Amino acid sequence: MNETSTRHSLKARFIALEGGEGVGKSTQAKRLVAALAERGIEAVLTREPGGTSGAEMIRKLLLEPPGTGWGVQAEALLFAAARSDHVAKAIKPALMAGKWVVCDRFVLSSRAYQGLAGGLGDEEVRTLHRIGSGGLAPCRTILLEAPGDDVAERLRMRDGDEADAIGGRNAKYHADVARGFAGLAQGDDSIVQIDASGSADDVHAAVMRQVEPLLGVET
Ligand SMILES: Nc1ncnc2c1ncn2[C@@H]1O[C@H](COP(=O)(O)OP(=O)(O)OP(=O)(O)O)[C@@H](O)[C@H]1O
Ligand SMILES: Cc1cn([C@H]2C[C@H](O)[C@@H](COP(=O)(O)O)O2)c(=O)[nH]c1=O
Repeated sequence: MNETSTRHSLKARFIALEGGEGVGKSTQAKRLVAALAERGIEAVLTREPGGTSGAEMIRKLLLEPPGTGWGVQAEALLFAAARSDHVAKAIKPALMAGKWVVCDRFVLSSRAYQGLAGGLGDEEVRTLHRIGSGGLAPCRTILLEAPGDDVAERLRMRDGDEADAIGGRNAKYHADVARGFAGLAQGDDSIVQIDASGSADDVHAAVMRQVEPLLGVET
């Protein structure tokens, strides 16, 4: 099964919110689900790593790793394992039931963090995704982008000095992640880039401009 053939053809839609740390993904994912509910569309809000009890356990292993932490291969395998469980037990069943799924991060995060910034390689990450999750692809990936300084201030307000094992990596790693996301968006028309430096209301309006064409349209 290739990635195109695994794009579901029912009215249900699978939308991923992506981007670097603190760019506003969770805020916008919640607002999107609420906006869909106002239009009478039931959407499941979920996140990665996580979304099932097993994947949430793997999330803890990844973000609070034991000892000296994981190498990039083990890290990528753990993300792929969490995603495999999440896709099989939560995302696919919801889509099959005709619900929309709004996911806070999906495979584009693995491609940017482990594949590009981590140096594992994009093809390797895509292969893990094919093995783990049949290459399931969102029908739209919304990539939120904002300057590092704006985001650092938001994160300081939200988390103070606290950061998890991946969020706490150095500035170069996170700059590579941001460059990685931007590069992956080029030439992939399922990914839309949105400037997330404005107010949450402005960003939500930009998200809805991308989602509205999907309402009621069958592919
Ligand atoms: N457009 C915005 N302008 C200013 N602050 C914002 C905006 N969007 C979100 N925030 C605030 O910035 C912080 C980070 O937002 P949020 O948690 O939605 O980001 P995230 O991308 O999901 O973060 P993470 O990568 O850590 O999961 C929160 O305190 C949130 O209230
Ligand atoms: C799905 C996914 C996530 N990550 C990283 C990105 C963040 O540092 C954490 C998740 O924390 P958040 O507060 O929920 O954003 O995990 C990654 O490196 N690779 C992935 O595939």
